[in-house]
Amino acid sequence: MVEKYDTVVIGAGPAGTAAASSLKAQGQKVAIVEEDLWGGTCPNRGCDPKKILYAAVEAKEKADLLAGQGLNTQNSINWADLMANKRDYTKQISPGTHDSLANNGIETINGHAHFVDPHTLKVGQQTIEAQNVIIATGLRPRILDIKGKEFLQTSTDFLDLDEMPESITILGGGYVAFELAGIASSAGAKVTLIHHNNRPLKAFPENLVQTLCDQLSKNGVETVLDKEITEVQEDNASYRVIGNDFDKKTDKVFAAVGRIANVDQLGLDQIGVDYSSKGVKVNEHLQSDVSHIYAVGDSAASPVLKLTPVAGYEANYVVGQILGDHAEIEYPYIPTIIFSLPKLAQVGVTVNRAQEDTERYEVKTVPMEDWITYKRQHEKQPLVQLVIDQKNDQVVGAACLSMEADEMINYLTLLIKHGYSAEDVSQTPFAYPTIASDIQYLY
Ligand SMILES: Cc1cc2nc3c(=O)[nH]c(=O)nc-3n(C[C@H](O)[C@H](O)[C@H](O)COP(=O)(O)OP(=O)(O)OC[C@H]3O[C@@H](n4cnc5c(N)ncnc54)[C@H](O)[C@@H]3O)c2cc1C
Ligand SMILES: NC(=O)c1ccc[n+]([C@@H]2O[C@H](COP(=O)([O-])OP(=O)(O)OC[C@H]3O[C@@H](n4cnc5c(N)ncnc54)[C@H](O)[C@@H]3O)[C@@H](O)[C@H]2O)c1
Repeated sequence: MVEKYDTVVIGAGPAGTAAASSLKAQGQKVAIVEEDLWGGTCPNRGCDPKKILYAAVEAKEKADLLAGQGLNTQNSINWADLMANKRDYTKQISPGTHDSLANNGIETINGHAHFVDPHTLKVGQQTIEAQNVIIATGLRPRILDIKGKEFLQTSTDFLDLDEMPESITILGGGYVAFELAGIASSAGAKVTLIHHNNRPLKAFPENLVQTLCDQLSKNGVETVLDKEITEVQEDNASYRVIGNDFDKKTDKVFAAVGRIANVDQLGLDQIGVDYSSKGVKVNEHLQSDVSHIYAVGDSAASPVLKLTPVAGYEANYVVGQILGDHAEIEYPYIPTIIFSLPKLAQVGVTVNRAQEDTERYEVKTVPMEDWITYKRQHEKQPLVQLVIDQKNDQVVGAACLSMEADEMINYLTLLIKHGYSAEDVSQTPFAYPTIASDIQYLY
């Protein structure tokens, strides 16, 4: 028998679960299909497990800065314990997510979904029909097409390593590369990060990225720029990473060279839905070429960062569309953080953009080393860059590099979103001395 639904959601990550839950709460008959772990990338093999490992790393690094300043420190990361702690957390995610969806009356289907026609999907032997379909199938790591690619591991492998090797090599220079480099180096590995051109983290301000690389080098991370790797060879129990004028022995090699959309196995060609490795092509309503088929989160080729809060935002937007709203999607300013050592964050109009339009924007660089927050933590080279719109003297963007950049960027996001002026900020008392009260020094 073919079961009929108002909406079928493909993929149970942050985007898919948010959409399914909201539609169900609005009275729709909803099914959600998941082929792997319920909850998707973020809680199983992304943000959350990464942040559990990072919690120990952050505590160690902050304690190390206070060595000889009143804190006796003999800290080191116990990787086995830390991994057990992470696995304790992640093991309950998939069953917990599944049960919570099912308990809310959403039909949960295990397996790989693909279209047989625009309203019909197959999952194994099961056929289901839907008035609307939401594609929320996420991304998977891109594997470099080089000789020896079978020896490359991914962020998923890293976040589940039984042991931290003595040395690791990371190919790439984006979010994943810099986050893994921070964690591995703090856990005692000698890290080599190899980027194919001279501009890793190219969406972030160049001087902050350079300072981040300098800080990481103190932790044993060597950043190699402008080096194309062409081969990985097995060498006893380890590997050789080989490129032009480059040959390095290492215990493990991770590829962190971007992610590609899980949309190539959905049967989209047969139903006339265009897609690329960036995801399903969508319009300003997040509709694909077939109007009742939407794409949200990482698997939508929408012009925004691929992050968990964006997945939730797009899911809620599409719920509104299915229930009868017609407005085009408008994205708010989206803060983003690289949890490296230290953290690098930005929001709003970027410094890169401001430097292309110096008539309109001014970039103000503020070293924070002498502020009480960083004095008490003995943190070196904390920096903020503010982007100021010279038309109205408003702060419209910011980038921060420090161990407190995560908190600071969220405060700045609120102030920028609501257009706070220097006067507004100076007249708002914040508890002192905190990261929030530091904002008053910035405005
Ligand atoms: C290492 C790492 C760290 C990250 N850290 C952060 C962070 O700190 N902060 C942040 O905001 N973002 C972070 N992200 C990004 C974040 O994880 C994603 O933006 C988020 O998970 C996207 O949610 P989604 O629902 O669109 O996709 P996903 O979470 O990827 O979920 C998609 C789901 O669809 C399933 N699926 C795919 N194809 C099919 C099919 N045909 N049939 C059935 N099911 C299918 C998949 O198995 C998966 O479960 C990180 C990502 C990685 C890899
Ligand atoms: N903290 C967070 O929010 C967080 C953390 C991890 C991942 N993510 C999400 O996951 C996405 C994927 O992360 P990612 O780091 O894999 O991709 P990315 O797109 O951020 O970075 C990939 C990097 O690899 C480089 N690269 C490409 N080919 C290469 C090669 N042959 N050799 C060396 N370097 C090469 C690119 O120039 C780029 O700098 C992110 O864009 C982000 O959306 C977010």
